[in-house]
Amino acid sequence: MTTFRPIDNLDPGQRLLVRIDVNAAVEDGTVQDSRRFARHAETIRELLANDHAIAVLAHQGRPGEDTFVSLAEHAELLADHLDHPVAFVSDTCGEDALSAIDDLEPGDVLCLENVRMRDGELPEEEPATKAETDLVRTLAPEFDAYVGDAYSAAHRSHASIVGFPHVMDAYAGRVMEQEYTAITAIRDRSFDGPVTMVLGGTKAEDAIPIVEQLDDTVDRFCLGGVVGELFLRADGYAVGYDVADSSLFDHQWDNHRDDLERSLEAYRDRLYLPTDLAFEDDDGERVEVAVEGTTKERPFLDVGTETANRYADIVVNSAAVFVKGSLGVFEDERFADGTVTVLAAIAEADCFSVVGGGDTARAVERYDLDEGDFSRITIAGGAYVRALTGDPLVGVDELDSEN
Ligand SMILES: Nc1ncnc2c1ncn2[C@@H]1O[C@H](COP(=O)(O)OP(=O)(O)OP(=O)(O)O)[C@@H](O)[C@H]1O
Ligand SMILES: O=C(O)[C@H](O)COP(=O)(O)O
Repeated sequence: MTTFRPIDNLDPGQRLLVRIDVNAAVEDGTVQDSRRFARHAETIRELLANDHAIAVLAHQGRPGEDTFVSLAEHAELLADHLDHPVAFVSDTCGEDALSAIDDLEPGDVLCLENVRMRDGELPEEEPATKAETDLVRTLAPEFDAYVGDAYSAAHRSHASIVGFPHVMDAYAGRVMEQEYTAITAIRDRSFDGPVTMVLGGTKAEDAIPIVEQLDDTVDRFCLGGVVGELFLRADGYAVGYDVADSSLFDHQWDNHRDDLERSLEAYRDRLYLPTDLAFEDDDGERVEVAVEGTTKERPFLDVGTETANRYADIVVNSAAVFVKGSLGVFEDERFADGTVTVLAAIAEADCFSVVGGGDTARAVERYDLDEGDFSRITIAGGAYVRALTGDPLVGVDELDSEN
């Protein structure tokens, strides 16, 4: 059990470096708002009420990806949620950043540039090594304390997550505390009835360990999204192939084929695969087809109605339901049916429910579902999975005051 030092222990008026996670979807070049901004704004609001001067550190995307962009728009979104100005400097630890940090007064919030644009943040290394990076050596002396609020990035042994708390007075923000407490409670809980996991999204590397390591906890896995298609491919169906400019499937198949086939073989009785899928026809309409009738040339964007209804029946008859990843491309209304049908069934059901994944959690507000109808909407994706499967989170361990 981790013992955090809470932000209540901070004397007022400190200069704080606050690590948050507002890693966001970027659609048509625009950074999308999400629950992550709202939740971290709560931590920052509380810190502002105690007259601290705050520099915010965060990342967006990964080098080489389209979503690897500046945090300028994130600063604006954060300001909207805070209803308080958030200055932005397009530098992380160079002269411009240091000058802006120097100017910080109590009650100011400054957002530094995407920390992954800075050498030393990546790759994953030991905390002591990350503490030796220029990033940490330059910024740490500028602040009285570090506040770790980025639970959803706490599985990454990056400088901004583990390097600073290794050498600074470190506290856990409210999001860190709440997410840790909720997810630990989920993992340790037992249920009086069947437990179901709705497992979709794009990442086989997340899904496979869940199926294998939660086999004592989860009775039924309802698979969809890219993950569901890869399991269908492992089962011999003509789906789960890259088509046109897609690059979601083949490299994952090459890297995880053995694991997918092994999981399917070992857990077939608890794995529920789509029986129908939806695609976009030449007129831009949604069309559904049974998985037996598919061809490799077709990109699928959602599970079909038969599958969605079958999964909805399963969740309604569950004592607990965990969701990780969406069943389709819910960002496009034509392909949101699978995800929304199942989320709506969970919302109505009398069960303990957790919806996770930074992207997937956005479907709840986007389709006007009521957050209060779920036990917990977590803003974590990979960290949620790792915590559920019992893996330690390095960023949490570094904040443990007993370490
Ligand atoms: N068939 C599909 N083809 C392409 N993309 C899909 C498909 N099904 C689902 N997706 C995409 O999967 C995304 C959600 O899955 P992702 O793996 O990012 O999981 P997450 O758990 O929400 O987030 P994260 O782990 O990044 O916090 C959605 O944005 C959706 O568009
Ligand atoms: O969005 C997330 O899940 C976290 O910010 C981690 O992002 P990463 O997978 O790019 O490290």
